[in-house]
Amino acid sequence: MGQISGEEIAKLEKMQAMCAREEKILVLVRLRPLNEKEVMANEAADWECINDTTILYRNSLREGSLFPSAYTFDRVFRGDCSTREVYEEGTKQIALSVVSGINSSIFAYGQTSSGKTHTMDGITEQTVADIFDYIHKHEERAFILKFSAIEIYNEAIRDLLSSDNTPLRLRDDPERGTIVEKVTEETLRDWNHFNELVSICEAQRQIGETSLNERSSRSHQILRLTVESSAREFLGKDNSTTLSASVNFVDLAGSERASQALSAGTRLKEGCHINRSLLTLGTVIRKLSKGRNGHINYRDSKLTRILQPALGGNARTAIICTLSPARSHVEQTRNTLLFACCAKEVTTKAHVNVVMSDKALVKHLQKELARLENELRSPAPAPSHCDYTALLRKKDLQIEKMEKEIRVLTQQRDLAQSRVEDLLRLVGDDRGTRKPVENGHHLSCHTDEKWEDNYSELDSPLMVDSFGRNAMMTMLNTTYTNGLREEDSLTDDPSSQLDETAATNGDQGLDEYCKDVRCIEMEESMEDDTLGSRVNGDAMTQDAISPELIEIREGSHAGNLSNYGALEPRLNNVQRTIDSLTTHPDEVSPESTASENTSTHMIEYDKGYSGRPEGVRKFFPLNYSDGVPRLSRNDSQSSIGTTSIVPSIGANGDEEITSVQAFVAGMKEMASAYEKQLAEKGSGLMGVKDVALDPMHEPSVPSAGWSVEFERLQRSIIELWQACNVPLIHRTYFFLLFRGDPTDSIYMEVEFRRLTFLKEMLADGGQAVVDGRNITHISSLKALQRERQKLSRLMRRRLSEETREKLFEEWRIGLSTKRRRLQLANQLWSNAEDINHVTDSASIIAKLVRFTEQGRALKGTLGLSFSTTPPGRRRSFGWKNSMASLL
Ligand SMILES: Nc1ncnc2c1ncn2[C@@H]1O[C@H](COP(=O)(O)OP(=O)(O)OP(=O)(O)O)[C@@H](O)[C@H]1O
Repeated sequence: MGQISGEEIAKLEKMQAMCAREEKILVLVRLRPLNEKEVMANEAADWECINDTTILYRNSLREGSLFPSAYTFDRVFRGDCSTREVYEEGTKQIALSVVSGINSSIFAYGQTSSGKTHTMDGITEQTVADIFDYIHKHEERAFILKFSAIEIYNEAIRDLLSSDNTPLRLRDDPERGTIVEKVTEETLRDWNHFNELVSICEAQRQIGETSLNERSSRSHQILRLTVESSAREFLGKDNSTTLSASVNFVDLAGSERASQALSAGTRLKEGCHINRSLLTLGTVIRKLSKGRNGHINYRDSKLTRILQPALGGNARTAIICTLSPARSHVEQTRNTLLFACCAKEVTTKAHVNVVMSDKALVKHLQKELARLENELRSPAPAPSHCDYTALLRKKDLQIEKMEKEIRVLTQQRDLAQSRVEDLLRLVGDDRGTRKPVENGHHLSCHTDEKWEDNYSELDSPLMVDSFGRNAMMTMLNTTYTNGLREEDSLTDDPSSQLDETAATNGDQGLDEYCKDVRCIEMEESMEDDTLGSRVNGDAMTQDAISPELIEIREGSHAGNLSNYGALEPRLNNVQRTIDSLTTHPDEVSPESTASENTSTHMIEYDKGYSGRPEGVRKFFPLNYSDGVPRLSRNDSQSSIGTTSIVPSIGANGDEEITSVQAFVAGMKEMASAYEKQLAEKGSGLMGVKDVALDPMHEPSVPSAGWSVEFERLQRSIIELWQACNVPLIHRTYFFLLFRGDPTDSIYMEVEFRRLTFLKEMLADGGQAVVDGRNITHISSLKALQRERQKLSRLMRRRLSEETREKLFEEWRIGLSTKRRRLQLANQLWSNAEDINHVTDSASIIAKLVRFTEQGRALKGTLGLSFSTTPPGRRRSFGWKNSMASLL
């Protein structure tokens, strides 16, 4: 049992005087040793505490440098450190603040079996022992200790000190904040009494067996000790005051993904709720780590409601993140560290909680009243001449500052205006200076000579980008020259003019223009939440369009945006024009017909469009009439589950190639389902498996870290495609469409999770049901082989002999060998580790299926951008219905 030294008591008493001091949450990391199971499985320990504050991932070479390998915290504890050390060197100071009237909270966060309960049991015991010791040494004060214990299990609160299982309710008290109604509060008599109560809690807590922990705590447990103390000499007197504060000991349930630790049924249901609470906890911590701006969603879970003061309020807080060193848990360990990193940035503002007796309070108020009355009777003296001078100087400075700001803003506005004007002029000029297409190839600004002749449509991201941007410019231009039909405002071959524009201005110039346009779009999208519910108008009139453009031209984005509803069908037409024009007349493919059909189809859906998920901008919305995106029978083939598992090419050749439109619609469908599920979150409808996977990841981070995260995700996805035998066309579309734009983050994550789940399902001879079909590893492999055969047939039809031979040479296929096309098809996407190989494979398949930049353009215009969705709402990807059927 720990003894408190005189010095520590002095420190604690000093803290008593501390008033509302801001401090960061203390973040500790505890690495446990490999457990028996892990040792038996010959697991490597990949994490090491290299000093008192840094933990290092020792295996970073294996994964390249995509992840940070060293993480620094207030304190890290090696596997051989005892809980006593964690307490003494970590949490003690914070936990014992409670005796000085300061609230405190100690959390344990980590995946199942990482040592949360092991740690919290010890910390709780030692804190309470030290509190008893403190009381013993401070006889001049009278103490009352009250103990309560609850668990949150499947989002229901249970009293652990009562045999009654009726869930407890939360109530908002104007003075005390959120309180648990009718919770049992035992007044502690002594140490033995405390031990007795803890044993009752242990016996009552929900324990279950998971694959990783035989005695896994399936609930969040909060033990609360309230310490009240008053100076004995004032007891019962008018001026007596009481210090009152609580310390929370929070043993969270495992933060792992449900599929990793649980199997089915009860455990799975638990997983959903556990993770839902943790999801909110993660979101709250992440938001708080970025400052206190905006709404913090404490109320989204019972856990965060109860712990609100500990998370950025009136409390001192320490979080112990527990880790397993085993290689097999590396992903979860990283997630825990990510949580810890965010938690490091969160500040709380604890103050001493003084409770006055009623009499003392009345006296205090009377005094205050007298002071105020006094002030009123004799107002402060008028400012002297000297004060006026100082005041004037201050105002002058303010005016000067504001004038400066006005100058800067005016400059910015002029710049934006001239850019938009340039942009409009450029597009206008280009209409007159277009060049014909040569040999069906566009003049592109890509640099890879190898592909110059044959693959100009798709191989260079630069090219794809410039098209996308130009498409946007075209739309803008079309809108501006509203007297013309879109077809009139474009030429026979917009791609050549667009590419020329890119070449003339350089990519950077375009970047600048597009940034402006995108910025305008984003702001409008954010400001106009009711966009989706607008009625779609007919062809726009001059009056309807001009004000919008005048706003854009003037750099003003805050105006009336009601014209966007009417813009949608017009943009729809523009897209059709782009689609038809980007396909060379000689190259009219079955897909291009399909593409037109799809476009028409989408216009039909447009009519039924009844709204959009909040903050989502889209030009071609799908039907959300019942909240679930519906696609036609044909389109449903493109739904992600089907597209990725079922071969994309039918027996008759290329007729059944999944069109890029269908693919995009599928992505959209899935993201919409995800949005819907988020919307339902509040009503508790979380019929999903991994509800809170990695709650600390933020898919929407368009920050500097995104490019690194994108590369990591892309790499993982490519590996998963390989592991799950995902059709090559699906891989190709995805690879070419999602190139690292911040708005891609949600799709990258959805794809990653979908595949991770699928991989788990298919492992060890398992099967997955996707859109009603049973998929096994073998069946997907066979389908993949059939797809390769079809691709090899397409090579004969769609590539000239010269091109084929060039490819055989490049892919080292002997020109005299047999079945060369099949050899090449078999090589495509066969090496997930070589990004050049992946890029080349995607280029060839794109050529075969005639994927052109239209796909890229579609991505933007079909509303695949979820970029304006608030980050906090982006979590917890829920499987679409077909995936739920796997559970
Ligand atoms: N630092 C440690 N040193 C030795 N053993 C440990 C350590 N941490 C945990 N263990 C042991 O590992 C096992 C699992 O630990 P514990 O139950 O505390 O994990 P947990 O994180 O609470 O898991 P769950 O979330 O499933 O409840 C226990 O047998 C515990 O004694």
